Amino acid sequence: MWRSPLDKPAPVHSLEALDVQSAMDLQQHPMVVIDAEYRIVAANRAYRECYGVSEEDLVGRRCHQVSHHSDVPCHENGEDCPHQTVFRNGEPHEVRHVHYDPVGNAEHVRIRGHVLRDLRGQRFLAEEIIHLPREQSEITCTDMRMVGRSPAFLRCLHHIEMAARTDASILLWGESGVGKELAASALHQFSARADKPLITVDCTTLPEHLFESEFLGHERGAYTGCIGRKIGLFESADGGTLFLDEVGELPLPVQAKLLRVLETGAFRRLGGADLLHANVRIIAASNRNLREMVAERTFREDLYYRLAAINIDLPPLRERREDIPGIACVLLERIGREWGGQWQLSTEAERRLCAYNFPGNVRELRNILQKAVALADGPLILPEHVHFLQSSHHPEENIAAPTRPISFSGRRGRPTNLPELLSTFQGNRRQVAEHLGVSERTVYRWLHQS
Ligand SMILES: Nc1ncnc2c1ncn2[C@@H]1O[C@H](COP(=O)(O)OP(=O)(O)OP(=O)(O)O)[C@@H](O)[C@H]1O
Repeated sequence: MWRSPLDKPAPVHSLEALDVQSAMDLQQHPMVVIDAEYRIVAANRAYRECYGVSEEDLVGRRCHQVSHHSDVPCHENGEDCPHQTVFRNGEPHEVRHVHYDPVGNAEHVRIRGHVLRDLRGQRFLAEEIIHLPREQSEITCTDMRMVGRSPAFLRCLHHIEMAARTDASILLWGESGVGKELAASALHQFSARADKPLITVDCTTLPEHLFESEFLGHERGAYTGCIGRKIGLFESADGGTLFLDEVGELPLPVQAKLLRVLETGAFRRLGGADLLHANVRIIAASNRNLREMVAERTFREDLYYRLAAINIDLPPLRERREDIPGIACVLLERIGREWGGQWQLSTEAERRLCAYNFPGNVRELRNILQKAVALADGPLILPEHVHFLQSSHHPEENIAAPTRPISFSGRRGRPTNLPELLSTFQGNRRQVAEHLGVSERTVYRWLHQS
């Protein structure tokens, strides 16, 4: 295009001349810039409003004092903090934290931390803070909430959220009763497959002779006495998620068969000629250390790597004691709905619970609360209503149990007096499980290990 020599190009403005503060204020999420000493250098309007700090009072304040109401940096409280990552290796980092508003209300937030440099090249941490709506603040599965605010639990929730966004297979590891099944439902619900089925396979009840018919299904007349066609568990999960619970219990021959199906997604129903396909996302769970089992050759290495594209560890309750009151409260609400009533813990009863070690984790807490509710005369649960059933793996942290302690020193946590207990409960595994605060499956597994 022809230009007159008199036409001057428009001047190019440099970014330096821009008012950074007004650019930050355009952001609807709270944003804050922090130096290496945790001092706030700048923050946008949303941040100031959210945490109740005036413009004059902001610069130089410590970030942890403003958002955590804590005098020490979050990582000293055991939290995973972007400050550490950004200043150590300059990598962006995303975490989930609990922040407090000016009056002390807790809210779950997602923080994205990035490196920012000034003109001299000095490094700062720029944080974008996204407040999670209530329904995301505690992962909710139907009416089951995964409750907790401890750093260990928040880390675990963050991993669950991140992993749910992918289609990779996930291995959940954690002690019995720690919430693996709940985590599997959460993973499914947060995934793109949420509107498709979540099928649970209890691997303790999948012996070799049932694998084909149960897992892959069968055609009519596939074997003597077989009446109709049956869709197997794998096919039922097509488009959705297959949860392999207690996967470490699968016998080796079944592991080989399972691997073959998982590798290709292709299978034939028992007695069927057609090769079928199912598109299934796998979540597996185990309370046994599968790596050790691989080393001992009791678990196939190739299957392990097929299952464990992402590993998520669920922390035991004794490593997140600060979660006990919150979980107890939710469990009491649940018991109240089921039994028709309202109960709450007295301060002393809560203190007693918080000092206990919970070898049976959240399931044991639920059983203890059910018994306490049954014993309580009114809506208040007192310390004498709180009865512990197990002696712990860490007796030094345990409060003396009023009932006769059970030794869990046996193989893989198996109580040494299991045969005695079975005879007391006339072989009823469910009652033994309830008594011990473990799942019925766990008792089943112990019996098959003997
Ligand atoms: N964070 C939590 N908040 C509230 N309830 C929880 C939490 N974690 C677990 N629960 C409850 O504790 C009980 C046991 O959880 P779950 O069955 O998921 O444990 P698990 O690890 O799969 O146990 P197992 O290995 O014995 O099968 C369930 O009633 C579950 O709803």
